[in-house]
Amino acid sequence: MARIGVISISDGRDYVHGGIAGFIRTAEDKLADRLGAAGHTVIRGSAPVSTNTLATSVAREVAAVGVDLTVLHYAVWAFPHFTMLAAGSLPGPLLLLSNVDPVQPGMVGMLAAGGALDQIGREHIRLWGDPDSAELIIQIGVHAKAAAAVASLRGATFGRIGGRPMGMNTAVANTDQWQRQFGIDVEEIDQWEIVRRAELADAGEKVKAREWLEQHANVHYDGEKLTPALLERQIGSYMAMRELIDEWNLDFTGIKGQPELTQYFATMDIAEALLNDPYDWNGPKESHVCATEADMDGALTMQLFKQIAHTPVLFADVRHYHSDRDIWDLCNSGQHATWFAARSDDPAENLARVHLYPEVFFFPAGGASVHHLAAPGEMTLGRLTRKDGAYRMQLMLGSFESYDEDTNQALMKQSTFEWPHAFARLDAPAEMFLSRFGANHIHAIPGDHRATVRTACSLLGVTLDEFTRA
Ligand SMILES: C[C@H](O)[C@@H](O)[C@@H](O)C(=O)CO
Repeated sequence: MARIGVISISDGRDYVHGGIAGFIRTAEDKLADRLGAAGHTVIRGSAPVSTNTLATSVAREVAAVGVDLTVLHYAVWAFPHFTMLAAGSLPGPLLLLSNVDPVQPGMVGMLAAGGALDQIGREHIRLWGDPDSAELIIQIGVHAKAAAAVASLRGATFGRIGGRPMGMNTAVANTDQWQRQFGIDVEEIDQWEIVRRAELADAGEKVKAREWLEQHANVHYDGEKLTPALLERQIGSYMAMRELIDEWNLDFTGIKGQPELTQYFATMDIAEALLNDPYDWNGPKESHVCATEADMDGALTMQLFKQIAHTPVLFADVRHYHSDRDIWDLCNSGQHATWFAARSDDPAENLARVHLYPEVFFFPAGGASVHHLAAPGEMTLGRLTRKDGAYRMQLMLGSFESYDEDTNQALMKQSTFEWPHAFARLDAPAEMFLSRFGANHIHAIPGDHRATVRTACSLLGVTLDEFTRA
């Protein structure tokens, strides 16, 4: 949940303010209470703003505590220049909220303040209604969560391990554009660091991890492309990534993988799956977004989605369209977090559905591919893509499906069985999707988060390109 500042704006005539201060206080108490009950941390202004000096000082106090979103609250007619002064000391996003109450002209106060902000080009959003309305509190929460997600990107570092894979232009973004639009720095690290560190990684930990995988997942050794030694090399790659993340303070990462590592070392499938998972053999941990093929826009989408949903994020190729069923096979070498198999907090429950198969012919270096089928449920799917240099969020609702065992197996066998799969029904006709979607990779989080994603995009200056059958 988010940190929300609440500052009530009042009338500048002292005799009027004196007469309505109690009314403002009661309305603000109710708002703060309902936001707190919804799980947000509420930082209230130390006083209602009834003078120009209070406008600045109260706003500075709230900003100094650190909030994701500030609600400027209009329960009464409020002098608009107080809003302008307060806004000048509030660097973050603003939400203007008025009551709709015939007794006191709060709505008029909001319209006058909003108009003044419009005149100077200060972005803000406006909501109105009674804090007893659950819908209103949800809407404020959507804006606050989006603001928190956007704020978390600013100042973050993306670790790019290796460069453009296999000529994939959609995996490469402009670092100046990232810095300007999202406030993200890109640290370039050579893949050699994975090789070097994987070999040096603690041998005892590698054995412990291998035995954990052997105990909880289904490991299909073949003595050639998948051996205990190769699995340990993949585990060592995960340990190398963890070291790099710690040493370089990386918030999210991408690994090129193909072709160098997949031909001459091992695939990064285990590393990428475990990084994205909320656990490893040592217990629970934070899920770390790591995109295969060093896909920068993929990783950026995933990082934004993670900060909105607070779950692992799916990364997948849009691999096949089963036109007879109108479902898509979202499938990618090893990348899917094993969490998606059952979406359980208990790793054993997810891993019981995971099969580690010897890598397929694309990847001569071998290692395990991380096969499973994503559990069913409603999903938000999308990706930040660029059209003529400008970012757009291609966004849609969908659901993952699964069928009886024979059908699942038969469908997965039509593409690359050994890789992880998700059968997705998209709220988009196939013709629309194939003619418009701007990449080979797509990303997904459980639930319908489109409202928050839309708001985050508006804060980021990213246009929306929504797909729907409606
Ligand atoms: C077959 C290739 O090696 C795969 O990596 C390819 O299917 C992709 O994942 C492209 O995103």
